[in-house]
Amino acid sequence: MPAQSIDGIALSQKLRAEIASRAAALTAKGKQPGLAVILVGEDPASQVYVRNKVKACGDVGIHSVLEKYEADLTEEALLARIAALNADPAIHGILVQMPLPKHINPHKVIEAISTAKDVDGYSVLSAGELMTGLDGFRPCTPYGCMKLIESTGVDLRGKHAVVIGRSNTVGKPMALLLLQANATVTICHSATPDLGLYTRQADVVVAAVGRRNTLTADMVKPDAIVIDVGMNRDDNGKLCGDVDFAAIREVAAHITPVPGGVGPMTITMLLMNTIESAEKA
Ligand SMILES: Nc1nc2c(c(=O)[nH]1)N[C@@H](CN(C=O)c1ccc(C(=O)N[C@@H](CCC(=O)O)C(=O)O)cc1)CN2
Repeated sequence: MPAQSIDGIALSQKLRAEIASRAAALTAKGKQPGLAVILVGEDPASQVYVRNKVKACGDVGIHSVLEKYEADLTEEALLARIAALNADPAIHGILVQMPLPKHINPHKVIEAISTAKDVDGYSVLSAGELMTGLDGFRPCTPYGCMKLIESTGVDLRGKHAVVIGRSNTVGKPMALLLLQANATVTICHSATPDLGLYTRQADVVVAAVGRRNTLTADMVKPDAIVIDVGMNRDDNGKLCGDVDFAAIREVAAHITPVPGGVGPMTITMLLMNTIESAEKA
């Protein structure tokens, strides 16, 4: 039987309905949640993502402020804007869309955001909170992947999870979240000599590489859960993930599609983090 496709759009709708009722409760108490979204430059994909974030805020009753700047904005000016937003009581979350133009140091920018408003969960302090199991904002993409896995009803305790990719924004936090859920975790990466050796043993595979067909059907254990974080283009320019969806579907128990899997959940978990921030303020 082909795998169940895990529907990120349907799960997002369900979670966004919960978020909307929490936002309404806060607004009724005179504390409407607020998110500042900063975009520097004209990257076409980033423009779509920020537009979708602002629209998603409107849909759930989160007040959003979109600040768009030319690509030649100085680092100093961006840091000054972040300082002002840190001090603004109507703003509970600050998001700087990545990537930034080359002349701006992303680490400096991320560290300038108050930890209490770091709804992207990208700062060193947020990473430390995740590492030590303290309350804090989880990076939106891995947080969304965990919700997608949770939606299958499979308990991760004692399961073997393999994460392919070791980025600070996806691979590493993903491994920590899986560990927190009591999975046995292996991280594979570009220097792993025989990827299939690890993935064939995995009950859960999370592919976050940025290269299509990284995971093929012969590399997947029957009944595994496969989460595809990749966003690539095939030879016809069509959006595709890191995994061979059609073939793996015949082997796995659950698999996320691209588009319609992890992507929409990234935005949903940003809304969730913003609500949590407003509730704590
Ligand atoms: N500050 C941040 N920058 C970036 C993040 C982030 O979480 N915070 N993540 C990515 C981009 N991103 C959100 O910002 C994002 C990417 C993709 C999707 C999405 O819904 N994708 C759709 C397909 C879209 C398409 O057709 O092109 C899907 O997978 O269904 C949402 C958000 C980098 N920057």
